[in-house]
Amino acid sequence: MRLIIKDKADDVSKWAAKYVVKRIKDFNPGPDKYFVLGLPTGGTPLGMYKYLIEYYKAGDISFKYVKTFNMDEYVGLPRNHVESYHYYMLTNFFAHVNIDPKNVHILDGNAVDLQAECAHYEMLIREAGGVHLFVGGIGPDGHIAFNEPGSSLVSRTRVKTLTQDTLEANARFFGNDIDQVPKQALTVGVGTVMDAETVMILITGWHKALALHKAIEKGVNHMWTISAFQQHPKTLILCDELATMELKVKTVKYFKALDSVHGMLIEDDSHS
Ligand SMILES: N[C@@H]1[C@@H](O)[C@H](O)[C@@H](COP(=O)(O)O)O[C@@H]1O
Repeated sequence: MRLIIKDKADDVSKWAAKYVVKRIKDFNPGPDKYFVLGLPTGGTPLGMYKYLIEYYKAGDISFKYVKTFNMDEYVGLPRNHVESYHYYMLTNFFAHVNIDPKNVHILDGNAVDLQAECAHYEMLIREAGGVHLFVGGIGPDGHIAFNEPGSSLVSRTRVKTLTQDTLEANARFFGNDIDQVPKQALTVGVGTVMDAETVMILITGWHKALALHKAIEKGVNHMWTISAFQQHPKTLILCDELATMELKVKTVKYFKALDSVHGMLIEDDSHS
């Protein structure tokens, strides 16, 4: 695991976008060779999408041969609802880049048979050859996608009932009215994300500090599902200073000393 500590949330966003660009470019995708990218929603990745759009508009990256798989979607929220993840992805990213809509995959929270929808999603990921890079965020309770505390660490895509913590955290998107937050979601499983070649998790803000501590300084535990990635061969955790508040000083010092090594992961990129 690599812990990459940047000063501010905006630095995290820029680094994440540069890393995505570098991975796609290094892969050199084409009509017979698509780069498969897993994507999150939430407030944290908004800056990354903003930079990716900027780099696309500057002509530095193309999404023509990229397939995407989103992490999750609410159950029962109309697709055009402003808080649906379909709407989020379209307005914050897809509408601004050259991705072919047929290469975009987002779980359908309005499917008649939700379990069949989840099984189909797993099949689509397999058919695409697996995810090269899964970008994720976490909730303050350490959940990845919507894998709430207590989720199986080998779980696959499925229906999940949201915890009170998550309903409260997400009420801000629904006029601070917790009753408006959908109670269930479809989500990729922890195991689904674990299968990705590389996982990059973005964690910013002091309210995520305890989760980061549990993620990397404590044991693997299904009550903090992000901790499963201690057993992933290639996970990058990208955080800001605020999120390090609960870490040991020696953890922070060790990883900050690796800054130049981490810089090599995005080098050859022309942006500054
Ligand atoms: N299902 C999403 C997660 O995928 C996301 O990581 C989390 C954190 O969101 P934010 O970045 O807004 O804190 O929110 C939701 O629970």
